Amino acid sequence: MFRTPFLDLPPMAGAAGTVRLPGSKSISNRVLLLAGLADGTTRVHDLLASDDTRVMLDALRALGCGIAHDADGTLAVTGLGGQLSVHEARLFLGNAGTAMRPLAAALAVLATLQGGDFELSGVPRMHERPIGDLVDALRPLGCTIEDLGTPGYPPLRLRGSAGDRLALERAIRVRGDVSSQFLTALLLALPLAAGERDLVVEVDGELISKPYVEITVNLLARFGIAVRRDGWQRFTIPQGSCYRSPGDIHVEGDASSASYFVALGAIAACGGDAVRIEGVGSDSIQGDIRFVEAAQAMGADVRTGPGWLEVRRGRWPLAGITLDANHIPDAAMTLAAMALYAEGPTRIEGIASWRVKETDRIAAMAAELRRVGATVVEGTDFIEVRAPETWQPAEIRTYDDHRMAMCLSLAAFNPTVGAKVPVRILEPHCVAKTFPDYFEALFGLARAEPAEVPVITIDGPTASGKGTLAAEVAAALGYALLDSGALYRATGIAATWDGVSPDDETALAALAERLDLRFGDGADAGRTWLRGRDITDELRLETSGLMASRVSVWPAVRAALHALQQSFRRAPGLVADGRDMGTVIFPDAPLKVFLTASAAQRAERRYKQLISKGISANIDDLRADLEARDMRDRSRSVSPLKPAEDALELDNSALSIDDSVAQVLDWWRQRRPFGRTA
Ligand SMILES: Nc1ncnc2c1ncn2[C@@H]1O[C@H](COP(=O)(O)OP(=O)(O)OP(=O)(O)O)[C@@H](O)[C@H]1O
Ligand SMILES: Nc1ccn([C@@H]2O[C@H](COP(=O)(O)O)[C@@H](O)[C@H]2O)c(=O)n1
Repeated sequence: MFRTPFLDLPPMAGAAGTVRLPGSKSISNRVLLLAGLADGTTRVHDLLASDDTRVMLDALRALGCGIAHDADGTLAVTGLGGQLSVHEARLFLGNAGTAMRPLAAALAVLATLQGGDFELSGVPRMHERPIGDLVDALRPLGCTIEDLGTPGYPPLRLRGSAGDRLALERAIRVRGDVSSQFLTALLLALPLAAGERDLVVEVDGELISKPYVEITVNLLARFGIAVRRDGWQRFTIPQGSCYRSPGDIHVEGDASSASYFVALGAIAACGGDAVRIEGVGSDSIQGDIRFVEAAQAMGADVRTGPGWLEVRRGRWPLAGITLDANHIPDAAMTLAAMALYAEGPTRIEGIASWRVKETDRIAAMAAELRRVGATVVEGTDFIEVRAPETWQPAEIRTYDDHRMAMCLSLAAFNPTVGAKVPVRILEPHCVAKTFPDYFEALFGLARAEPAEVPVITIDGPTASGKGTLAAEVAAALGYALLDSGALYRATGIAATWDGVSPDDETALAALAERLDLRFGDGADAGRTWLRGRDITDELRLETSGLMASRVSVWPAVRAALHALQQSFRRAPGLVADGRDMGTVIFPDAPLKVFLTASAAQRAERRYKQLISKGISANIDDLRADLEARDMRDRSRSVSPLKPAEDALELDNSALSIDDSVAQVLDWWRQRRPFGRTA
């Protein structure tokens, strides 16, 4: 996941390949609650790992449920069997409506029947998201629910004494026209109280987001509760209902998350390419799968089967549509982003619920689409979007709303309509709510012209701090890192292993050509393997540096490593350090830094670096070695060490690492078209 304060998406022209979706948030949190209330252990496969499921898991753990992660990634939840074992808890539920609403209902019922005292709270935005309709349905049953803040909104306190009774003789009434989650919460919780009679829930007003209620009814059936449904106004939980664990349960991929990749295929998979989406398909129980119909109406060419979708560009440009999106409120946001590529206006109606989601999504979407140049009209329950006439490089606010970030990322595909502007997504980590690796997945499919992918080059003499600076700058921007010296060092190590002379240019070039080198990522970040052998420590030895300096003088070796170095240029961007990054490998880099420091400083830094690793060293020898290495690097015939003509020189002899990083990031900011926010 990108944890940077902002993420710059380069203009991207195409997309192709396969994405495996994370589990559905709606299914994951319903399954977790049902497993937590059921008797026995439920093994949950393909559960979504995200902020919203994390808070639900934390809550279940605090309530005494057993939670165990199996080695194969499966989660085993041992439920309470409908009996509270913990009677007091304070539960923090972040911004997860799918945790707050059903837990409020379940704990209100349990506290009343079995005694308890529970406080439910969340982030400030959660405290602005209504829950009054659910509270109003529960209070007449005898549940004691205190508003701890603004009446009708979390935080809430739920209390009861063991033996209190619930008034269940009459139908339980709940409003259905603000959020379907209130009905879902009641349906999930009320089987706890259905021992002696059928329980009837009646919906006041027109129920919105019906497909989400369908998921609820479907999953209740998997846990042994056969809810009878009369239309969408009346639901009956049969007498004697009790949650029975299905043993194993699989969470299908998130259909709302699929919408970004359906849109991506429709916008950018052309010329025989396709975007294949795995984890959700024609057999989905999620309502948002019907987003596919809306995307098709706009022009997407979609094929589907059980557990998969395949999307290509069909009609182009896309066609604007008018749609009542009440049935797909979350995925409908993606239509607003598709509208950037449509002929004529796209009007999405029936979306009043957007106003009470993670943020006011109508206002947020209108504001951010306007930033890229779209014309937007908004009303209380609709939004109308027209594609930009002129695209603007935009800095997109995300309002701590994962869907804002994912939808607006699609604006970076503007080269498909002849523009070429980057898009900056602020606070990109908000995608952690449902799709922590969304941007990695997007970059895995997206294609950008190499020239559009920004590169920052950092060249300079030995031990000037290039590697340190490059790594910090890359981390701050979320860019990839190329330590080009490592390629020459690895070539030198391979030569030593194979007994190849550092003077045998042809044999060295052949080694460099088929260098079997792997750089670790994730938990293995910072480790390097050559021919499957871990050379992380060997790579940093001074002997490896000297060997690299000898093999790197050969033109054939440099030529053999040229394409490999260029292949590191991938979205969202690259920071490359070495000797000829700015002069030879990335001559079009938009920012080139030439980093220097006095020889005395460099020798002292290298000395301290080696000593801190427990390697003994002599400072005078080190200085002599690095000066010899610099001399060889500066005087070789090909790609000598020298500043590019357009490089900015930075002498960091008297600067701290942080100062150097700040200077480079400041230069970078000045070259970006976004202003100075980040
Ligand atoms: N501005 C700085 N101030 C103080 N120490 C620094 C500074 N920059 C880097 N260093 C330290 O100097 C040492 C050498 O830095 P680094 O390994 O990044 O240099 P390099 O130029 O990449 O070397 P090489 O050319 O051998 O790969 C490290 O221990 C690093 O922490
Ligand atoms: N672009 C580059 C990078 C490195 N070299 C040579 O490799 C030696 C080791 O490099 P480090 O940055 O890892 O110290 C270096 O002394 C150069 O001779 C190169 O030629 N071009």
